[in-house]
Amino acid sequence: MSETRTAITINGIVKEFSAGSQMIRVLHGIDAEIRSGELTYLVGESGSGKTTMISIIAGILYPTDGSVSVFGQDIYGLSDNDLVRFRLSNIGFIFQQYNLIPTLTAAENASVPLVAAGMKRDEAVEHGRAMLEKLNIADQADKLPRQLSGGQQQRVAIARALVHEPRLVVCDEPTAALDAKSGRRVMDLLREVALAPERTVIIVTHDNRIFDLADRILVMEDGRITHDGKEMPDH
Ligand SMILES: Nc1ncnc2c1ncn2[C@@H]1O[C@H](COP(=O)(O)OP(=O)(O)OP(=O)(O)O)[C@@H](O)[C@H]1O
Repeated sequence: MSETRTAITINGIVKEFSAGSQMIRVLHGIDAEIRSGELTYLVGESGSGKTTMISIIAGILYPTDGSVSVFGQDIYGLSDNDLVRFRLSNIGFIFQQYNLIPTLTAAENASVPLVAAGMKRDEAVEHGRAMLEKLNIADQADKLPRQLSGGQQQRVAIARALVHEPRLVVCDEPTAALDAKSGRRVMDLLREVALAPERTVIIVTHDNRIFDLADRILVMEDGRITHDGKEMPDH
């Protein structure tokens, strides 16, 4: 086990959404610390608040109350522009939907974060290609998303999330569309990234085929964390 240290501190996070004239409270004052160098899972039933929680951790959804510190930076204390810059250089996302750009090839899609950060296009695409190779789909590099299967598109999305070597990688159901073998391969790669001492990986998943790979499992129920341990709770 590599060295771990606190990477993210979550304090009193409350999230409410408006539904007509009512406010619905989806997160009820969550406190947690997430460490780098280990793979943290966030699991729980549909509607328990997992996607809302990781969106707040990743700086893409403002909380109603509370604070999130990522690598010592109070992210919701930043101006909008600074928060975008912080996300671009520190955070990689893997969403349930792949959100690939339909007119770009797989290698070009994988290189988007590097181009956004100012790297020359050709160089960025070469890095994108190398990441696709690690995910075993180098042979698909010049295809458009619509020419790829769902599982292949997911691997392109994963390559895009990892290509700029972000310190925080946030994944929402990364293996849902993959067969068992591809799912393992993706998880092995994420685990390799997570176990670098300075990296942090948080995965939202229902996939019990991969529970054994977690270093830490946080269980959410109705907008609260109800379990925090190495294993899933006994039923
Ligand atoms: N933009 C929104 N407006 C209103 N309610 C929302 C919004 N986003 C989420 N919710 C509600 O918040 C609750 C938690 O949703 P969330 O997507 O975080 O759950 P989840 O645990 O990720 O579920 P799943 O596993 O199905 O993705 C749900 O009741 C959902 O309907």
